[in-house]
Amino acid sequence: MLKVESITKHYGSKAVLSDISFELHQGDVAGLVGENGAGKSTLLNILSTLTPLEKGQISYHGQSYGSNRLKLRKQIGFVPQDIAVWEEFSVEENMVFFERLSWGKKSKKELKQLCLDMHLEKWKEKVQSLSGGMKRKLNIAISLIHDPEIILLDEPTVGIDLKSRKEIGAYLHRLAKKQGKIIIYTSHDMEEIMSLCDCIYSIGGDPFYKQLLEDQGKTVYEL
Ligand SMILES: Nc1ncnc2c1ncn2[C@@H]1O[C@H](COP(=O)(O)OP(=O)(O)OP(=O)(O)O)[C@@H](O)[C@H]1O
Repeated sequence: MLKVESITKHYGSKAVLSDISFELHQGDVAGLVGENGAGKSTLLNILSTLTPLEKGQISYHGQSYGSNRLKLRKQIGFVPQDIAVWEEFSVEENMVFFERLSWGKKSKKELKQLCLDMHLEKWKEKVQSLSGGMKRKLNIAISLIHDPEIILLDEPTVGIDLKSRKEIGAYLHRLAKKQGKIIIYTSHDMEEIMSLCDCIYSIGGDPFYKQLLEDQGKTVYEL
């Protein structure tokens, strides 16, 4: 279980997150929605351990982020909003490079399969010649190399075509349900959020998203 208790984050004197608490269990796919600047990326950055905790507690299976930060980091896969891949390298070289840096070990065949699971077939092509959507697929594949138990995705499918988006969504959903991963997903695409997520959290206090999703019969929890 991932337990978040009363976390708060300020940038200067401005509170971006105020007293946020929620719990997620193995197999949960959670959607995080809110307007631009609501604090979605800030929350994911904290959950990824990249941004230190200012106040409050986060624990995974009872182990606190405070004292187990490096150990827990190995259980986390993070797809940041900005694409972070080597443009000069091919898809294959990127996958091999990140596999060497990662904690999990995968054969080239498994790495290639991971790309195919993301519907990225251009194994030998240089990243600089790929489209934006293809780079995003590579970004997602890289985040999954070490078989993380918690997968955090910050608007991962921007620019990805609808068919691939649906298939990647279905793949992530299967990962959660069959392997007990915890997935937290941000998107401005409410159809994607509704079809992929079991539970939806609205952040930032603006009632727009909550109302919109509740009108579609979804339950939305406010953070
Ligand atoms: N490093 C930083 N220094 C100062 N302010 C920051 C920093 N990072 C984010 N902020 C501010 O914190 C607030 C929340 O930003 P964040 O990126 O978490 O929002 P978001 O919900 O992910 O937005 P978007 O939907 O546009 O991606 C914004 O007002 C932003 O300007």
